[in-house]
Amino acid sequence: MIDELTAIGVCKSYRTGEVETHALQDITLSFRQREFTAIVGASGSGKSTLLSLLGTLDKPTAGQVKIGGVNVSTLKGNRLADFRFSAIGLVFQHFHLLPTLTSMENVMSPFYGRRTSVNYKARAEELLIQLGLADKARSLPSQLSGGEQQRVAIARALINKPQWLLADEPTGNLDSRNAEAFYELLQQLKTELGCGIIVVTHDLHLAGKADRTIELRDGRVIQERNVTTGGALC
Ligand SMILES: Nc1ncnc2c1ncn2[C@@H]1O[C@H](COP(=O)(O)OP(=O)(O)OP(=O)(O)O)[C@@H](O)[C@H]1O
Repeated sequence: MIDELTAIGVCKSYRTGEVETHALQDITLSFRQREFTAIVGASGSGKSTLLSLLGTLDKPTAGQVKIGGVNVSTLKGNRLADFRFSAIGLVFQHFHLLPTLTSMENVMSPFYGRRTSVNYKARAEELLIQLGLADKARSLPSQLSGGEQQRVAIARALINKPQWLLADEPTGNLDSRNAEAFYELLQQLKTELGCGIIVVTHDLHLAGKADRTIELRDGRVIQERNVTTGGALC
């Protein structure tokens, strides 16, 4: 069970020519299953950088990201890809659906090229039904609304039943009705699948629905608020 996600003393710096940017500085955080965390902060504060490290898409310059006790920075190549596939679902602001694949194919695509005994076609059908997209299974992304594309992206992220769902600005391209539907979906996923949800957002309404908010400024955690206890923790 990959039930704990932790960042321990995580730093991330980028070097562009002579300029070094310290995007994250000494971040220590722990995330739990069945918890919806929103990461907030001004533009450039390090939110997306943190999410990409937690999602194993990038490696810290210093410190560790551990998932279920595994230091994911030590994983490479196929082992890293397999670990990510088994543990993490990712949703991006622009969804990144493959334009020539139908909704059904996009949802199944993480399994393409993998040997598996999982009946992923049945699971994709189930997810599309669950997300209200049964009648859009054969549509291409260009034939879908923004909210529908987002739900396809979520179904794709959930196809392998990840313990962690990570989303970067998921409501950035949605109208208020679809954004509202998205909040409800997150609550449902948390309760029914028991996954931990971590969302980077500028959307204060979405952040207000989270169990916990973490605010970054200049690459550091400046405030952590747990809604269930109501307290500002640091
Ligand atoms: N690949 C990169 N190369 C160089 N600098 C980068 C790179 N990615 C991010 N940065 C810098 O790191 C800092 C943090 O960026 P990041 O994208 O994490 O911020 P953010 O809080 O997600 O911002 P936004 O809300 O605008 O998306 C910024 O100063 C940014 O310019």
